[in-house]
Amino acid sequence: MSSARPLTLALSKGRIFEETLPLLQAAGVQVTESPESSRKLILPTSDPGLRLIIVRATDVPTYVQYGAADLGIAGKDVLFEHAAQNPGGLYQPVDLDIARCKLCVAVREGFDYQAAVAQGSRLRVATKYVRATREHFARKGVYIDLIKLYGSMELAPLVGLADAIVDLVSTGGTLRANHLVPVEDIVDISSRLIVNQASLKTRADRLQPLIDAFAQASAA
Ligand SMILES: Nc1ncnc2c1ncn2[C@@H]1O[C@H](COP(=O)(O)OP(=O)(O)OP(=O)(O)O)[C@@H](O)[C@H]1O
Ligand SMILES: O=P(O)(O)OC[C@H]1O[C@H](OP(=O)(O)OP(=O)(O)O)[C@H](O)[C@@H]1O
Repeated sequence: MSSARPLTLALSKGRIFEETLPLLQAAGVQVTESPESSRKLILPTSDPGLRLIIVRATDVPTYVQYGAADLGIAGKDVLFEHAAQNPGGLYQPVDLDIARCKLCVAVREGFDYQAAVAQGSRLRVATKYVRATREHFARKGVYIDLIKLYGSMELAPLVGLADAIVDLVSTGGTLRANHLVPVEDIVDISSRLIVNQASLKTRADRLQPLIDAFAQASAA
């Protein structure tokens, strides 16, 4: 690849894009177009040596792992699930402390989760976080039937698909709106900068200052 190619940063639109803008700004980089209004998937920045690509949150590690992006920003939830299929592929130099939330177990109001666990009942758990869920319940010694979903997990206990869900919780508003309650915290989540290993070796002169700028901006 030509060294004239701009560095490529993979982001998902929505909260990660919005929360990354101030970090880029602190690093002296302006982004003038929004992926929501422009619908563009490749966005220029004020730095001709840096462009953004807009991909699904769960696809960010894949773009970085294969070198289609030199770096990216992804939640620990996404990185943990990605690593289950692709161990050891990504360098994670900076916890940016953005998009903070928790991975939690939640159940319908009135469902006695502690009693179900104490009785040794086999639980049906719906989630898109397969690895984190399996590891959590294995640690607790609780047998589960895991039902893989791709979104709207909150619905599953309401319509009898599952006894419990494992999902991200921030304000708790989504759980409350659906008459669910959190019963266990699994892990704190925030987003990390991830870097392609080969890019780090071959493009360190361009990449390292950007990594340092992200580290500085997130620590400020
Ligand atoms: N309510 C929330 N508050 C704070 N951070 C969150 C919240 N929900 C998710 N996140 C974090 O932001 C990341 C991106 O979430 P986002 O909702 O943009 O994508 P997604 O819908 O989970 O992913 P995909 O589009 O691939 O299905 C998540 O991986 C998680 O780390
Ligand atoms: O505790 P809260 O503040 O209500 O946040 C929790 C919600 O946030 C996330 O969904 P998001 O808003 O990203 O929607 P989506 O993942 O379904 O697109 C997550 O999947 C929860 O549904």
